[in-house]
Amino acid sequence: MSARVPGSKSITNRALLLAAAAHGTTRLDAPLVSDDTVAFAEALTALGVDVRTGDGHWTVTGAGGGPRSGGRVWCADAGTAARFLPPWAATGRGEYVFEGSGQLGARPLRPLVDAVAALGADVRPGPGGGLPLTLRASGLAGGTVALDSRTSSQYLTGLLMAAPLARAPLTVHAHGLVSGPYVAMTRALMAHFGVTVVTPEPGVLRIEPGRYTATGLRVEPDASTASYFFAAAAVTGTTVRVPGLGRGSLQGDVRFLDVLRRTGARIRLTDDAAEVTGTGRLRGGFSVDMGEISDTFMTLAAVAPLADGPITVTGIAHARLKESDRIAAVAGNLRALGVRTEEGPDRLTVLPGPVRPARVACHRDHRIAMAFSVLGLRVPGITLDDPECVAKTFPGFHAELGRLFGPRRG
Ligand SMILES: O=C(O)C1=C[C@@H](OP(=O)(O)O)[C@@H](O)[C@H](O)C1
Ligand SMILES: C=C(OP(=O)(O)O)C(=O)O
Repeated sequence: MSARVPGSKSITNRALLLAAAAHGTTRLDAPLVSDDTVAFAEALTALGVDVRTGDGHWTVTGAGGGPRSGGRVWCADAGTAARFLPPWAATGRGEYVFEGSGQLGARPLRPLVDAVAALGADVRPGPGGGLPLTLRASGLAGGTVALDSRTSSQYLTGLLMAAPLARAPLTVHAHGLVSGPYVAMTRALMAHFGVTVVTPEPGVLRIEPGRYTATGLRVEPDASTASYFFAAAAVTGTTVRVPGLGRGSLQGDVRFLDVLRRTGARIRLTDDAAEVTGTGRLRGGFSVDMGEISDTFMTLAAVAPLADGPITVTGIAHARLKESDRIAAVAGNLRALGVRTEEGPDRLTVLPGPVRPARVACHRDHRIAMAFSVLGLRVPGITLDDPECVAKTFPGFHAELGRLFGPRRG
C-alpha cells in the first residue's frame, strides 16, 4: 500500500522564511498545508510578504532582506514560527509583537531572546520568559554569541537563517545541541537559497553577510508523519510505501526506519521511496537513544506494549518541552491502557503486556493522537479525547489511516 503523506512541516516553514528573505519569487511545490504552515504563511503576510497559496504549490515574493515596517504576528501553536520569525524580524526595521496560543507561550524561548538581544535588538519576552514577545528592530549587528541549545535546536535554526542579513559576520557557539539533524536540514536549505554556513570547530557556526536568491523547491513528504504509517505496517503485518521519501532525505526522522528494523520489520530505502513490511509482531528487549529524532519516540512507545520484551527510549528530556510533556503524556496514557512503564527525566521504558481499551488524553498534541491511533489498529476500543488536534501537521490523518487500514473500531 502506498501512503499519501503530506509535505514536511520543517522544510515548508524553513523554505517560507528563506523565500521571504530572498530576492525574487520562489515556488514551493507540494508544501504542507496544515495549522503550523498556514500560521507561518499568514505570519509572513502580516509582515508584508507576498505569499500566494495555489493548489499544490505556493509562491513567495521575498523582501530581499528583513521585514521593513513592523507588525503583529500570531504564531498559533507553531514552535517553528516562534523561534524562526523573531530573529528574522530583528534584521529588519520597526516594532513587532509575536503572540501565540497558551500552549506555545509555555514553551521555552529565553535562550533565543538572550541571543537576539545580545546581537542588538530590543526584545521583551512575556512574564514567563517566552511569548508574547515585543521586539524593536534596527538591524542585526553580527558578532559572536553563545546559544544554550539544550532545550531546542530551533533557536539555532532561527539565528542561522537570519545571520546572512546581519551587518557583520555572525559566529554562534551552540552549547548542548539537541535535535541535531534539524540544523543539518537548515544548512542544506540555506545552501539551496545560496548561503553557506561554515563550522570552524564542532559546535561553532559562522555565516558571512550575504543574500538569499529565490529558487524552486519540491517539499518531501514529512518523515515524522510517515513514522505512523511505517509503525502501522509493522504492527499489522502489512507493507506500506511512502513515495518521495528516499535515501537523500533532508529529514533526520527517516532514521526512525532504523529503529523499526530493530523491532523485526523489513525496511527498504531507495533513492525515491521508503517501504516497511511488518510481521505483525514486534521484537523488544532493546534500548534506543532517540534524542536526535525525538518527534518519533511516541510512535515507538505507543506500540511498544505489543512487543515481546521491554523497550527503553533514552535521550528525550527535551520532548517534555513540546506541545505537551511528551514523556509524561505517553506514560500516563499507557498506564490508563493498563500498560506498565518506567519513567525517568530523559527516558521511558515500556513493558510488554495486554492493552485494555481506554480514552487517550491527547493534551492538544497531534503526535499523541497519531501515535495512539496506530495502537488503535490492534486494540479495539481505544478512543481519542481530541482527534482533531492532528490538524497541527496533518488534518487528513484519520482519513488516510482509515483508507489504508479500514475505519478505526474505537
Ligand atoms: O526545526 C524544526 O523544524 C523542528 C525541530 C525539532 O524541535 P527541537 O529542536 O525543539 O527538538 C522538532 O521537534 C520540531 O517538530 C521541528
Ligand atoms: C515539536 C513539534 O512542533 P514545533 O514545530 O511546534 O516545535 C512537533 O511537530 O512535534
